[in-house]
Amino acid sequence: MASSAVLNADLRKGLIHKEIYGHFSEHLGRGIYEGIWVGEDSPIPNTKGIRNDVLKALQRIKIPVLRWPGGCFADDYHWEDGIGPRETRKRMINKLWGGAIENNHFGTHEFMMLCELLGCDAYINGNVGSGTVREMSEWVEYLTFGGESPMSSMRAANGQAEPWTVKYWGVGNENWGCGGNMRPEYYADLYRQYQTYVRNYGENKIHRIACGPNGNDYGWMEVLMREASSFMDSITLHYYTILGPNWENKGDATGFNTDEWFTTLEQALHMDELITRHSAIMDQYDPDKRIGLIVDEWGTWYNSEPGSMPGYLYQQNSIRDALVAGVTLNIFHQHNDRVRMANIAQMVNVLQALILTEGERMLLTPTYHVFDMFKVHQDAERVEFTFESEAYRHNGRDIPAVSASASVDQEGAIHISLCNLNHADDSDLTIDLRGIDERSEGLSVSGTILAAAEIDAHNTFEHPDQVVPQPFNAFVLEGSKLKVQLPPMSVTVLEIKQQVAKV
Ligand SMILES: O=[N+]([O-])c1ccc(O[C@@H]2O[C@@H](CO)[C@H](O)[C@H]2O)cc1
Repeated sequence: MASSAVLNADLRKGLIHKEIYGHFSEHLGRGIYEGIWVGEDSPIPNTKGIRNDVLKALQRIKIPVLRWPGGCFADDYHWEDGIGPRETRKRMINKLWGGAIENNHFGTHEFMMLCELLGCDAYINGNVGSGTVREMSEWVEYLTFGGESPMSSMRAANGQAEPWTVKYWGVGNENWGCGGNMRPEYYADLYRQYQTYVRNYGENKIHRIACGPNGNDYGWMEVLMREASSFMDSITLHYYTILGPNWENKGDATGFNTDEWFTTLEQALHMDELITRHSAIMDQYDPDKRIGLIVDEWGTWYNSEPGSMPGYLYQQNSIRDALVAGVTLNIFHQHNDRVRMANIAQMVNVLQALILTEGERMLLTPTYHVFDMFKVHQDAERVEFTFESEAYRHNGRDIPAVSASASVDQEGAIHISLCNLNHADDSDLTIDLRGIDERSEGLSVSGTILAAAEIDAHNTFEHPDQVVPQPFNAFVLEGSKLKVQLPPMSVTVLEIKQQVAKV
């Protein structure tokens, strides 16, 4: 069976916030240390301590925003431990993640420098679970106050006279779990209190973010919206794609079977229901959709790689992860009226990473390539794309075979992102192109595809180019009908350019 779709290029559905392409990097395993920060004295080429290969790869995908320092680590972090001369900073144990030595060499100044080098906005997650109101208030002052004060003087003494711009501030992380095991009523009150002291200084206007629910905890969302919605700009949602209810055995990142392939994608598609239902609760308290939903932790979570430290959450990344990324980003696009930001967990060496490193070597994962291919959607306008996908049937269960979304960028180029989830079969799709600029003389279509022959195809340090994007040309344009043949297990982005006649 084939699928047919209609693209209405003149039916605009609002901005796809570029922040949906956001990232998250925690003091966890080799995410920051080794993965990003190697220090100025490292033999690995670096810019002021940040490794150049990783920096260059991240610059290419135009990261809009980066969340730091956690995660669970955020509610264990005391920012003053990470400022001042590095050699005098506290050495401690990262009790949350594998008992690693935390020397605090990557702190506030290093994070803000990383954001500057990446050209992205900073999203700092403050400590509610084990921190104080004063501590959070002083961190904001240290970062953003331009006048004379104890905090701004300390910042200047540490080498930064000018205040930084900090756009996003999280008031605690997972406070229903690692961030204090709180009840929603209690956290809602703490949120109201802490956010009062997250002040705007000068031109710096902070987007205040409340800790939202875990997965399908609709009760948490209800209470937070009821008790605190007028004090927040956004609220978070965390949802990881795992193989089943069992966190003890989450399946492996490679070497899995077709059942695991199917179940993983089925679980990834669940994001759509979560956003729909949480957004419906938000609508009751915020019908104008002033408050954003920020999915600031999402991605696959498998068993750690054999031989790696279990608490470091290091996992390989295959074409299956590329499909999870493509499907999830398409879902975020479809909900662009509510989803204001999303941050994949995590950027380097942790969970569904875009980049893996080993000593001086680096590789780009299939997930990285999806972010590279999809970056054309950043700050583009979503356009209506309606279709009914054929079913992908496996062991008596059904999911849609194809996931899709479309947008038009500021130059008028249309981009359609298409995922074929089926591990075995092609999917034929006919797209009826409507609403294209009437002055167009013709259309030019081009495409890029990420595909593989094996369900767990992945890149290794020895073979880093096993799964890389290729030009795609399995399509024909017949009048206004674009016929596309999507290979199994593939992520494709089509670009349609309209050649407007010169007057
Ligand atoms: O259900 N679990 O076992 C579980 C365990 C930890 C957990 O923490 C979240 O995931 C961690 C890794 O990204 C972040 O630090 C934290 O916010 C989220 C879920």
